[in-house]
Amino acid sequence: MVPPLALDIDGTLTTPTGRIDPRVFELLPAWDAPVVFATGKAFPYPVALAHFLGREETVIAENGGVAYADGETTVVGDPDAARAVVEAFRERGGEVGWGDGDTVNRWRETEVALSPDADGALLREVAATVDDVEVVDTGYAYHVKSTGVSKGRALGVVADALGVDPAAFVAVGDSENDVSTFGVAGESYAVANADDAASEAADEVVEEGFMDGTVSVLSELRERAE
Ligand SMILES: O=C(O)COP(=O)(O)O
Ligand SMILES: [Mg+2]
Repeated sequence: MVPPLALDIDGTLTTPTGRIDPRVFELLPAWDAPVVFATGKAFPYPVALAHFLGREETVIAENGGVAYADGETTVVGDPDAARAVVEAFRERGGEVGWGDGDTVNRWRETEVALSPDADGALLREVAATVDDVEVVDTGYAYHVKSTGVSKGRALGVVADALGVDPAAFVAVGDSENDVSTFGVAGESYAVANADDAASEAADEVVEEGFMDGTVSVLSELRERAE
């Protein structure tokens, strides 16, 4: 039997240019165990991915702020504190950086995400003045979020809802927002493009980057199950 998976999206299921790698559509629909998409992106993104893969919608969004499994949505974190930080950052001349419309934050319920081009030093300075708020840099965005919120904690909630031991999961990821997932899953892999935090936290850093790395992990897990 193949193990359940906790998969990060950006940097893990994507190409270096940020597209979903087409091999996701070959490998994941047939994966014969739960697959949890665990992302920093807002709730609709992983739901849409699961939906169009024909898989059950078992997802973790907003770095753990939102979790969904078995028809149940769990929302944790204090969006007001994050929004206050971003407001103060703006007052000091900072820019969120997504341009008009800002679909990145439109459906975000528990945190605020800023463009990787935003002034990270100023953002951290402002966030340091507010209790229980932290800035997480995934390489794809700066996330201003409650400190207690994490993908790992949400994986515990989702695993419970699925009736699966969290330690049965194999996790694959690429950045500091995956460190907590690696701590909860029984086995963890960082792809070659991972940042230092993810690489250090993972049981293993795979040789290949992005979806090439994830494909090699999935192939090994399948071979092991045969
Ligand atoms: O939204 C981000 O910043 C990164 O998303 P990810 O957690 O799927 O890599
Ligand atoms: Mg990622």
